[in-house]
Amino acid sequence: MEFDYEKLVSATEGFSPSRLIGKGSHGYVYEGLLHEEDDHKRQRVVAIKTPSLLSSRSQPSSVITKTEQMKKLEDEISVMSSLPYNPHVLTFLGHAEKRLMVVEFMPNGSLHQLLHHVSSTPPPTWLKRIEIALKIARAVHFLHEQDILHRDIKSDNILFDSNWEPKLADFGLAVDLAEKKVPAPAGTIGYLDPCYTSPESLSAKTDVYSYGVVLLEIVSCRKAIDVSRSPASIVDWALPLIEEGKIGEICCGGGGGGGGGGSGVFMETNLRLLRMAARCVSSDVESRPSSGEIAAEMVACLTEPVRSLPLWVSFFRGVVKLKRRKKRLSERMTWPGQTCRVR
Ligand SMILES: Nc1ncnc2c1ncn2[C@@H]1O[C@H](COP(=O)(O)OP(=O)(O)OP(=O)(O)O)[C@@H](O)[C@H]1O
Repeated sequence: MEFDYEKLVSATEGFSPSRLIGKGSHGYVYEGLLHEEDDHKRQRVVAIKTPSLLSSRSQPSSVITKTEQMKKLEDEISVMSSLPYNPHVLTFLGHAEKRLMVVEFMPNGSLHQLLHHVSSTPPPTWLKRIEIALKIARAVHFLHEQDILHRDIKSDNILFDSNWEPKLADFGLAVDLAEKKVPAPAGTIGYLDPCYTSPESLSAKTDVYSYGVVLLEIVSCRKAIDVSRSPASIVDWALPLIEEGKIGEICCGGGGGGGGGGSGVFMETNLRLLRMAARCVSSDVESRPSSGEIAAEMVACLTEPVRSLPLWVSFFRGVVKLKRRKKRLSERMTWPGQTCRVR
């Protein structure tokens, strides 16, 4: 959808600092209030991305930087607008003259903030973490099916919507393989595949590496790079521990999730998650799994804790399910003025 440029400017109160959400390497993101097309009384909160040079508080930039910033946003708009809707990918809403990009507003911050205690929210439970890992794996698989490589998968770029649904965001470095352009290697240190050393070495497995780092982050709550520890890299730290089977030393507790990471019903699951992460970050690029394989394994990981529950818990779940079925059936068999009891 094409938006009127001036409308977007006024939606951010002229790029007011009070509307600024955050600054990226090639632009600023603002919270905007837009009137609905069909009902002007209703307003919708959106996120509006601008090259930093367009905003009132921008630093003076060189001509090359300005051009580069505009080009990056244009490329991001081009990739995002070509994507069909996917529930695990940030929704693109439109643009104004390819200079402003409008996307859905994500009010609950990033996975990075959630895992590394930047926000006041407690760390997610184990089930929630596996769910996040599955949804992001599905997002990556979806992109790869569309011949799009993200190139900047990291916990900072996984944002939560108002229902705490995680979505993959920031397509500033994304590449459309159909365009047959091979850009210079780029990404974020700590997540960047060490085998991605030349434009030609870019492949879907480059994203798989970054996803593996995020998976390690999800399981351990450790940052991708933590200079206060040795080794600083999460990959260098975790790989030997996974090889030695010391999963308890990697997993960090999942508040309210039913047991710590290295023990209880989640032990088997976490071992699977870590083995998958180790395959993703393997230095043997060919042996890394595809994004489809990762998504399938995450589904298996999500059902694993339920399968390994003790017998009495399964019996109890069965009784609860039966009661729910009975209730649904009795509701279906009840019409106004007529009651039918199901025993
Ligand atoms: N749709 C959104 N809703 C809410 N906040 C957002 C949205 N998109 C981005 N942000 C926030 O705005 C800030 C800047 O985001 P942006 O994607 O431009 O850059 P980045 O990911 O921080 O950095 P870089 O582009 O250098 O990787 C980040 O803090 C991000 O969490």
